[in-house]
Parts: sequence; structure tokens; C-alpha cells
Amino acid sequence: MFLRAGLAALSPFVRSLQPSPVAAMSTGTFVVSQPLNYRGGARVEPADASGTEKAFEPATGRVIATFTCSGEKEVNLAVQNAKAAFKIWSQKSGMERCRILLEAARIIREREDEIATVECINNGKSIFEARLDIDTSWQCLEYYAGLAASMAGEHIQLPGGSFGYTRREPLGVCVGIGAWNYPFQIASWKSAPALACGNAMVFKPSPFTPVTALLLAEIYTEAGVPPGLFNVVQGGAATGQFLCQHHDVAKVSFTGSVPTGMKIMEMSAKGIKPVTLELGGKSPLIIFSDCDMNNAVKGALMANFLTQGQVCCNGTRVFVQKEILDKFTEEVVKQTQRIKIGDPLLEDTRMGPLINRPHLERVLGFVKVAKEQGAKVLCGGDIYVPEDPKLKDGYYMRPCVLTNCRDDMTCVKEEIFGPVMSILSFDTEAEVLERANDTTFGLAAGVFTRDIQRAHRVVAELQAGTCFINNYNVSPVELPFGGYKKSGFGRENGRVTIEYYSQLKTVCVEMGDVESAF
Ligand SMILES: NC(=O)C1=CN([C@@H]2O[C@H](COP(=O)(O)OP(=O)(O)OC[C@H]3O[C@@H](n4cnc5c(N)ncnc54)[C@H](O)[C@@H]3O)[C@@H](O)[C@H]2O)C=CC1
Ligand SMILES: C[N+](C)(C)CCCC(=O)O
Repeated sequence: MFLRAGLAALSPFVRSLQPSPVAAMSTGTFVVSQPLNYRGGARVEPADASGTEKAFEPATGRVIATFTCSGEKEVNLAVQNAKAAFKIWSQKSGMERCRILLEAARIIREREDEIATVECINNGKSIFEARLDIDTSWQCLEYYAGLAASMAGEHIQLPGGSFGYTRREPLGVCVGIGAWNYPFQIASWKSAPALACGNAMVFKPSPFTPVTALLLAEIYTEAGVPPGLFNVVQGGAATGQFLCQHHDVAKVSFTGSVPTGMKIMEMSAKGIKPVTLELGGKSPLIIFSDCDMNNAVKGALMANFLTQGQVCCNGTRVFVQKEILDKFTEEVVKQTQRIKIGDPLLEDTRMGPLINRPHLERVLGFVKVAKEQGAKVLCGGDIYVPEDPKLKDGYYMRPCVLTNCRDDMTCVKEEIFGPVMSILSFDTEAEVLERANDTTFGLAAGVFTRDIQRAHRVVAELQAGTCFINNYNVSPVELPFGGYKKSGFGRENGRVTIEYYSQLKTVCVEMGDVESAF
């Protein structure tokens, strides 16, 4: 039933090369035929341009959209629309905002198959995974809908009957800038808390994945947000800069690389704008010899191969205690070789193509350097050409497991952002903790052990914003997510994120006469 609803809703959006709506959903047929900017509650062509970009279907290498990057004028129009909508939205009660966000969550859930399909086509992740991403998206809206109604300040009694109170107020127009690995999820994780707090948003997706943010924009409108509350502008660095430098923008929330994060922070500093930075990582996953081996192996795969390894919080440095190194490695390799690579829209595919050709080359380059530096490739690390001829120009590679790794190797130090796991061995807890923390990143970390004391002792010492015990890369929206060190600051998800999208006003009330000092 969901699928039918999804297809019907998709039809005006997609120009299929074939008549059947089902065929419209197969790899190699999707074309974007509508504008990719969203402003004032509708899709629009941008008012001006700063260049054009092409978006691809990574599974086939086909262009699915050629679009105009928004220039300063379009960015300004989007911000002005958001400002107007903010006036209306910020006056609503928490309960009113709650109802609209719940309705948006309901629509996402209803259209899950359609959204996941478009995400899969534009990003390359498997349809199986794309659906999970859409789940964590509507769950995020539901979660913040629930918090919207209970947001409140404090009342503080002062001497002589005087008192003070605090009001939790929105910031204004917030900017969201996203990466390409979780396009719909990132747009949802940023907009849900922003809107719940009473803000408006202008969102810029990555130019590699411009498509699904528009579906979110349309859903918010359908759910009843004022026109202009959630807008989408398209483009790369230039468009992003116009957004960050805009004087009517109150906050920037960014997901992407460390170098871009630095630039965003610099630009925001000039306007004293608060920023949330969700940046890269090189996270450790520590496997102790007393672990449940089956779970540890599954955990290592979850930590490395979701979304073709293009995940910021991946546990790519897998430290394995010496006693179980051989057995663990053997099992990991066996299971990695079983991962079904291919057409991401097929139900049994578990690994699709990487995002684009240059990125694929970059990841393969890391494997080459790893070999030169003495690592041993136990499986994968090479190009994969699926049998289906329509996939021959896609960006596929086989997931790779490396051993004989040392801490000073490039593959162990730098974020690869591809399906490459580095296995390292260790002897003692103290030693592995020191090595795990010896990085400028601090996004996530994981530990597998049956020893409950050790598990908590180890995570207490790990310098990472998100730690997993006996699992990896699960993302319940109730839990805050974010980094330590160069992996950024601020949080997404969880109750605390309310504080990153609101400000506190203190009101001091005098009930007596003014005792003047003059
Ligand atoms: N911590 C987290 O939650 C996540 C972090 N990442 C990190 O993102 C990186 C991969 O994503 P990419 O899209 O390649 O990162 P990127 O930093 O190149 O781009 C991210 C976004 O910033 C925009 N941008 C680029 N230059 C800009 C500028 N000067 N001003 C304003 N905006 C600008 C891009 O157009 C894009 O929308 C990896 O390093 C990964 O670790 C990715 C996903 C999640
Ligand atoms: C959903 N999860 C936990 C696998 C990844 C979320 C962070 C990212 O966007 O890379």
C-alpha cells in the first residue's frame, strides 16, 4: 500500500522513460524534471545563478539532474521568505507546532518507499539501508514534536516578592548545510529540532545529492507549516558562503568535512553566529578477547560497511586483542566477501556504488598506499563490475579488509570514507586506550566485551562524543549524537539539541520600588 501511494505521489516529480510507474522506480530510468529550489512553499527556479551542477545516479553513472546553483539574490530571497514565516511560526504554541510536525512525520512514514527509492537512486546506498534512514528521519520529527509542547522556562523567586522567569525562545532563521551520505536524514535531523523550537530554516544539500530535501520541503508544506518555513537552495561552496555570511541568518548547522567546517566557523565568527559542526572521524572499535565473537564480527561490519563505508562515525580502526586476532579476522573476511554488491534498488543488495568516480578513485588510492606501506589486503579493495550491463559505468568497489596495519599508516590515520576496514592487534587495555585516543578526531568509538566493568571503564576513557558498547552505528534519535576534538561540537538528536536551536531570555520582575544607587 505504501508503495502504491509512493508511486502515485512520485509521478509528477519524475519523468520516466517508460510508461509503467513501477519501471519509473528501476535503476537507469529516473530523471528529475522539476525545479530543485524550494521557497515560499513551492518549487521555484532560482532567481539568479552561480554556476550549474550535475547530479548523478551512482549505480549507472547517468546524469539525473542538471541544475543551477543559487546565487546571492536567490539565497537572499530564501532567507527573506524564512524570516517572514518565522514571524508566524514562532508565535505558535508548542502544541500547535507539535501537531504539524507529527503530521509531517506521518506523511514521511506513509511515503517511506518513495523517499527511500529516490534516496537510493541519487546516493547509491541500498534500498534496504535507505529505508532505515527514512525511519530515523520520521522518528526524529516525532521525537521533537513531542518535546515542542513541553519546552518551557523557569520561575525563580526573588526577595520581597520579586521574581524572575526565563523564556526559551527560538533563534530565528537557521541554516542547514548537508553532506551527501545521508541526504534526507541530515535534512530531517537539522530541521526537526530547529522547527520544534520555533525557528525557520534554509537548507542547502550537497550538490551531489540535491533531490530528496525537496521531498521533505513538500511534506512540511503539506503538513501545514507556514509557506517559507523550510526552504531549499542548491549549490556548492559559493552558495554555502552566501548563506553563512547572510546578516539575517542566526545560526548555522553543518555536516561535512573538517576543512569546510573550519571555514564555516570562521564565517560564522564574523557574525557571532552559533554553529553546530558535525565533522569527520577515524573512530576506534575495540574488540576484547572475552567478547561474543558473533556479535563482534557483525559489529565490525556495521561499523565499516554501511552506505559503502561513507559514514562519518565509522569504526574504521578495528583493534582486536591478540588472542582472538586470527579467528576474528578470518570470520570478518568471510562475512565481508558475502556482502552482495550491485543494483542498490534490488531487495537483496547490501552494498551499492560509491558516490562518484573521483571519490571511488580516492578510496582505491588509499588501498594502494596502504599496500605500499605494508598492509595486507585480505579481500576487496578493487573495482567491481556488476554483470548487469546497465551498471557497467557505476562506481562500485569490493569492500576491503586490511591487516598488518600499524598506527602510523595513512589508512589508519586518515578518514577514507569508503568500505575499507583496518585491523590492528593489541595486548592490554591500557595500551589500546592510548592508541585509540591518539587521533585528532573524536566522533565515535566502540567496545565489544562481556566484562561489564571493563566496558564502562573503557568508554569513560575514550575521547569520543558517541560510544557504543556491544553494538555499532545504531542511531536511536533519543540519544545525542556529535563529536569531540576536531570532529566538531554541538549535538544532533536527543533532548540537549533543543539548547542548540534556542536561546534563553531572562525576565527580572520588580514587585517593590526601585532602590536607586543615585
Ligand atoms: N559528523 C557527521 O555527522 C558527518 C560528517 N560527515 C563528513 O563529511 C565529509 C563528506 O562530506 P562532503 O559533502 O564531501 O563534505 P564537504 O565538507 O565537502 O561538504 C559538505 C557541505 O558543505 C558545503 N560546502 C563546501 N564548501 C563550503 C563553504 N566554503 N562554505 C559553505 N558550505 C560549503 C558543500 O556544498 C556540502 O553541502 C566527510 O569528511 C565526513 O566525515 C559526513 C556525514 C556526517
Ligand atoms: C546513521 N548513522 C549513525 C549510521 C550515521 C549518522 C551520521 C552520518 O551522517 O554519517
